[in-house]
Amino acid sequence: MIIRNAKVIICSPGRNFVTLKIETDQGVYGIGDATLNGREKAVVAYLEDHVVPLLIGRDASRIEDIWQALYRGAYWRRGPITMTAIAAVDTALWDIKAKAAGMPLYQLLGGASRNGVLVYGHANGADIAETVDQVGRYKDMGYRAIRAQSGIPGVKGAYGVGRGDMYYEPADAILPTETLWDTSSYVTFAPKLFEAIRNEHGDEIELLHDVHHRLSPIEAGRLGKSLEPYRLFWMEDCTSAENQEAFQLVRQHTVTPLAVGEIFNSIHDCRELIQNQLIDYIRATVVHAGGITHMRQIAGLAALYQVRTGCHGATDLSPASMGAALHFDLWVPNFGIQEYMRHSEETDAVFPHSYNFEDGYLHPGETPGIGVDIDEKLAAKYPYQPRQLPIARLRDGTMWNW
Ligand SMILES: O=C(O)C(=O)C[C@H](O)[C@H](O)CO
Ligand SMILES: [Mg+2]
Repeated sequence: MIIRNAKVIICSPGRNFVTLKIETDQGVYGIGDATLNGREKAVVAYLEDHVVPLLIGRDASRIEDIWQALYRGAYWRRGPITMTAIAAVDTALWDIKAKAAGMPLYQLLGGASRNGVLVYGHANGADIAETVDQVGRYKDMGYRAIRAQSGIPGVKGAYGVGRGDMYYEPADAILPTETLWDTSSYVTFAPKLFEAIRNEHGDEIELLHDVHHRLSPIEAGRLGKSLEPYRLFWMEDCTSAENQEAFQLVRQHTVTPLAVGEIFNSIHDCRELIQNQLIDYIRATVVHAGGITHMRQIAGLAALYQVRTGCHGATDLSPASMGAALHFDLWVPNFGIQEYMRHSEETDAVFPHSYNFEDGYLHPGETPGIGVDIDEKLAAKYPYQPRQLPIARLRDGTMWNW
């Protein structure tokens, strides 16, 4: 099966998505997500100028060889742009292989290890009362695991609090929106939020929380300790992870489980975290970490150290990403949980898909391939909108981690 054409489709049905479509001489095609929120056009250029010309004429069935050629052949290894581009090719090729075999992708990977994929949704509110209500709403929808984020008194634009009903879209302006960050206000507020949620909703529901890289290691240790009574499923990105050793300090001070990795793009970003058992969940995902091929390596390493997967799944990852992740999740032996932020109706219409939510679990469906398609005519009606992620500053104006 020879690759005859590969094209990059950019659309914005409510938000921007970049999709790679690879077509073969036998009429079978595959798609892969290539969206890198706020930096979309860099991946588009990488794909169109440097990757697509290398694909034409290659045997689409040689997924591993093509992965190695794109990784080693560039000489310049790793990084979000390169690895997102490789991921899009890899996902599209797995889609093709599974379609050609007449199987849903999870069957090709080794078959289902579970009946469904446990997912967590996002409950967020302007204050504690509203966030407690939103957790109730997600429970009513059938979710068994819920991430809770709340506005903090006196802190404008706290992370994770949306304006919409079901989802938040942080990339909201052509130039970055400025938000404020105040660590002292946050670390005293967060335990009160989780105390209120447990008081209202009891012990059974799984609760998650995202710190979004904002604390120092010792502050993160203290926060983890103060959240212990509320038994979080995980505390995510409690400190920035460029220095993997930093997590030793967090680990020494808390037994709150730790999740890291949505911005990782390679096994080398998490090797020490995993080998030293400094985290409990690895959040790398198909679209930003080199596709199914590389995610299998990451998960294999993690399995040796009892680290489980918890793939990123915000709305800036397209349904093509979600579909591929769900096949991976259904198969991967050391699965933990999958993030699931619902897409808008416009996005769902552009990307028809077979995955479905029931009783707190997602299933990728039985459609051959990744089970997600793109309606190109409809996509063309939603042109690209330049958008950037916000930035955060401390009260004195110092630039901080958003
Ligand atoms: O979903 C999460 O946990 C996030 O932290 C979402 C990120 O802010 C988002 O994907 C950035 O593009
Ligand atoms: Mg996160």
